[in-house]
Order: sequence, then C-alpha cells, then structure tokens
Amino acid sequence: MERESSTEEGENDLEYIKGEVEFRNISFSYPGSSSQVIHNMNITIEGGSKVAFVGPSGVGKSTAFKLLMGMLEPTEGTILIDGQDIKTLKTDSLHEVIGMMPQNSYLFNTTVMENITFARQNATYEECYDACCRAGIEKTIKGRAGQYGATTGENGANFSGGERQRLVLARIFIQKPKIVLIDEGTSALDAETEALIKHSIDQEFAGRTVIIVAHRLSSIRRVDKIFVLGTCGKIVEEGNHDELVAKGCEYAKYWKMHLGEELPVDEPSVGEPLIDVSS
Ligand SMILES: Nc1ncnc2c1ncn2[C@@H]1O[C@H](COP(=O)(O)OP(=O)(O)OP(=O)(O)O)[C@@H](O)[C@H]1O
Repeated sequence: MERESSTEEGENDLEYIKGEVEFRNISFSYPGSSSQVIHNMNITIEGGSKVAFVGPSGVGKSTAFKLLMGMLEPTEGTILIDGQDIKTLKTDSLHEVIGMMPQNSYLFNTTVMENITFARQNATYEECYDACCRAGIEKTIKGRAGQYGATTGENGANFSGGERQRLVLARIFIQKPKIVLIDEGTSALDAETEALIKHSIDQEFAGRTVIIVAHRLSSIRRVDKIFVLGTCGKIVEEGNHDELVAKGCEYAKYWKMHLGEELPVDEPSVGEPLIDVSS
C-alpha cells in the first residue's frame, strides 16, 4: 500500500459522466522486452455497456486491464475515460471509478472488514454485511473466530481462491465503481463463484460499464459486445454472441469447443494457442 507507483500521477479529478472507455492507438511493450504485447489497439466501449475480451492465452488481455488501471503506461497512444486522458488524472480519482477483480484476487494481511472496506473506508457494518451476503461470503465470515475482525493472512492465505474472489466481489459492491473489470483467469472457478460472477454481470452491475476477460463463454452470452483478440491485442472480430456464432469464424470455433463439439480437422487453429473453455 505504501509502495510508490511506477507510473506518474496526473493532477485532475475525473469528471465522470458515463463510464465510456477508449483505447486509442495503444501500443505497449514490457520494460526490457523488444517485442510489443499490444500493437495499435483501438477499442471504444460505451458507458454502461457490458463487453468481453476473448482470445488465446498471452495476447494481452490482462495487460489491457493493467493499462486501464494506470498500473502500466502505454508506450504509445492514449486511454480515455469519458474523453479524459487517464494520464492527467489523480490515481485516487481513477481508482475510485474503476473496480477490478484480477485473476489472482489480492487481499491485504489485515482484517476481513478492512479488506472489504478498503475502497470506501467510511462504509458501515450494515453495508459491509449486505455486500458480503450478495457476494455469497457472509456465512464463511460468520463461521470464523473473530468474524469481520478475523485476519485474512498473508495474501489472503486463510481463505480459499474462490473465497478470496468473493471477498473482492464484496469489496467491489461496497466501492460501487462506475467501471468494473473482471479477469476470470484460466484457473477453474468453483461453481458458486462462477454463478455469482454471471449474476453480478447481469444484475448487480446494471448501468455500469463492465469489461470481462472471459475464459468461460457461458458467462458472456448476454453481454452487449464481445471483442475477440488475436496476437498483439489485434481485434480479430467483434459483435454479440449470436452475431459471432452466426458468422462462423473465430468465436464460433471457441463456442463449439465450449459445447464440446469436435472441430473439423482443417480448421486453421493449428499452431495457435487455444483459449481455455473449460466450464
Ligand atoms: N511483467 C511482465 N513482464 C514481461 N512480460 C510480461 C509480463 N506480464 C505479462 N507478460 C507477457 O505479456 C504477454 C501478454 O500477457 P497477458 O497476461 O496480458 O496475456 P493474457 O491474454 O491476459 O493471457 P491469459 O489469457 O493467459 O491470462 C504474454 O506473452 C506474457 O508473457
């Protein structure tokens, strides 16, 4: 928490209007690497819409999230929220409007209560309780000695992976950010957490901008738009689930895999990493 950010902080507060996100001509290479992870990415996400990033492992989906969170700085291009360059914004202002559930949900080595109210420290016990009920973690907390005062351990070691994700979901419910980022990750989610994430996208985050990196296509059938990413963050195709299935290209292949159907032997996916569509 006390570590200095490696990216520079701007001076402006975010004058939030709609939660529109734009990646404009974004390119990025990790320091010390000669190759670009993202090359000239251009995406606009309407405020209040639900979109998903889908694509093979390593094409830069999580990196795009880190760029939007201001954790990494693009080598070229601009990221805008409601038309404001995030580089000009105060870090606090940015973190107030964006809530993120990363692949490996991070917990601080402190109490459950402090972890949940981290993003809004004036939250009341009632709000915390309500958020935990909605995130399906209340019973687990109640079963612990110390309950909301129980310690989570180093990086949340006292809780399972699914429980950590649900605690982070409760944190996002408390925070009420305008923009929600969910990185499902490739590791298996337990069925309860998976169902909760799906429910949250459909119901809890109504009216908010939600961007989800999806490895389980069942979570994103109803999102407004799916961006299928290829190498270097290139948008290979975009559309909603029905449009992309009807189109019969990349996304339709992933969907067939998800349904457990065999791909025809001459499909050109040879040599390409496939997304994890385990359900
Ligand atoms: N800190 C880092 N330093 C150098 N290279 C990195 C770093 N983090 C990620 N990479 C590389 O950047 C590329 C994109 O990684 P990223 O995690 O964004 O991919 P992804 O599409 O989210 O993958 P997955 O679906 O497996 O989570 C990968 O080749 C990865 O090895």
